[in-house]
Amino acid sequence: MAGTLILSVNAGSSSLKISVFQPTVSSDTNRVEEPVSLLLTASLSNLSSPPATFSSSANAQISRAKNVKHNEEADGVKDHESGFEYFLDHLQRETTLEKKDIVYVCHRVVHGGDYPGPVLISPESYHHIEGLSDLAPLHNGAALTVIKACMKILPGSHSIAYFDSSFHATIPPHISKYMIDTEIAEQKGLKKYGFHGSSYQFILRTVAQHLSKPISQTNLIVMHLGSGASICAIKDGKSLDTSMGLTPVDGLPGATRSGAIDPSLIFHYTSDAGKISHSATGNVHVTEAEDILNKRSGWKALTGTTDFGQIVQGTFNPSDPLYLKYKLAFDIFLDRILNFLGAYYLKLGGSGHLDAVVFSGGIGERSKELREAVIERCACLGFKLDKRKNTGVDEVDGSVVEIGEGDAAAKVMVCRTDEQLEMARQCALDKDPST
Ligand SMILES: Nc1ncnc2c1ncn2[C@@H]1O[C@H](COP(=O)(O)OP(=O)(O)O)[C@@H](O)[C@H]1O
Ligand SMILES: CC(=O)OP(=O)(O)O
Ligand SMILES: [Mg+2]
Repeated sequence: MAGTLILSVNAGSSSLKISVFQPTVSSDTNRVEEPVSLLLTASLSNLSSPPATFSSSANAQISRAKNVKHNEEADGVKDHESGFEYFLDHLQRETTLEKKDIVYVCHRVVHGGDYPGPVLISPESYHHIEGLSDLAPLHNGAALTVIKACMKILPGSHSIAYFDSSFHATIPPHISKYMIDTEIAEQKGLKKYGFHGSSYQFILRTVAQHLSKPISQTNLIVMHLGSGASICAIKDGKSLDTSMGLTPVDGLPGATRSGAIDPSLIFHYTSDAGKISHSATGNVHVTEAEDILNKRSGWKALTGTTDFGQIVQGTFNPSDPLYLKYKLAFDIFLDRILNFLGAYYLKLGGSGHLDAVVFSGGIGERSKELREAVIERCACLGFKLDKRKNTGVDEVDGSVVEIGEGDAAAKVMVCRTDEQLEMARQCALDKDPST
């Protein structure tokens, strides 16, 4: 695959992250180095609360100007599709890379139903993903707009979908099934799918390597905390349980998502719950209930902002006029995280059966305050934070930073997740990704 470029596109609920990689040359059998090397990485943030911002960082060899880093307001970007076009313009203007050299485009698609692994985009797989859009209303539709744009703007490339849900195919039936009518559940595919799978795959591989353990013997509790937040219990290198369910709205609250609620709450919230929502766009036909729980809830509904960084600042500043609201949002998020940490600690067998508790995602990687609050409450399980290490995470390079104290049985870590790299690695390792 030498001489070709791999583009990895991660359409998150609030962001679009895109990286360009070059496959490294190696005889497949004795590969020692990474299968891909990074040329450029870019991110469009705040897509759910414009103005969007664009940042990028490129290798000096491919930059046209001396300036390899960019950080700017992204004029005219209002959604994932326009964000993708903005990125391609940037690529053409600022780098020596050529669109015609992009051979593979890896797309993060959140809901893949029962697809156990990646699929090449074809009319059939495109329609399958489209059919699942209502089950991931903030994600699948957005990813499809980027896939469509790729087919138009990069007609010589192969688009491949990597599903968040695939990683969780190992969850056993007594955990993935709901206690509802079996026939209806089977017919409609009503079960726990789980998401953030490429992120968990990256973290599992990277942490196992850091611990010098085989993946198949690695046991972790991983928190992916971003605009969408979930937790995963990994036993012997496989997903055992995760907090998201049939859709990404279950489990922890998110920027605009309620997280788990009493299912009947929605019927008391609005009597129009079952009607098709007017705010749904494109091919996604969500009901008023789904719209409320996915787009009009979460910490935005409590505080007015989708930025958890702002909430953290306000929580520790009693003179902030919104102090009480920020603190409530912070405390609810902490409480729901503890619900899952406690449960997963038990499910994995407790002390001696767990290698590490890992923080990741935009919030988990950046908020020392949230990490401290979580680990403080886990003292009864033997976890202890090294406050100096926790505060200094940003100054340490690399994917994994240990922040625990002493020789507690399980380590505490931050892992800088990279869903784009995970997809590109798999693409480069695949003998023929175009089939
Ligand atoms: N310093 C910070 N402290 C706490 N949260 C932060 C900080 N910086 C960014 N965030 C949060 O991280 C979120 C983005 O996380 P990310 O995982 O990239 O999101 P996405 O779900 O779109 O993939 C932002 O919405 C913001 O709430
Ligand atoms: C599944 C999910 O919620 O993804 P994200 O956090 O990227 O929005
Ligand atoms: Mg994300």
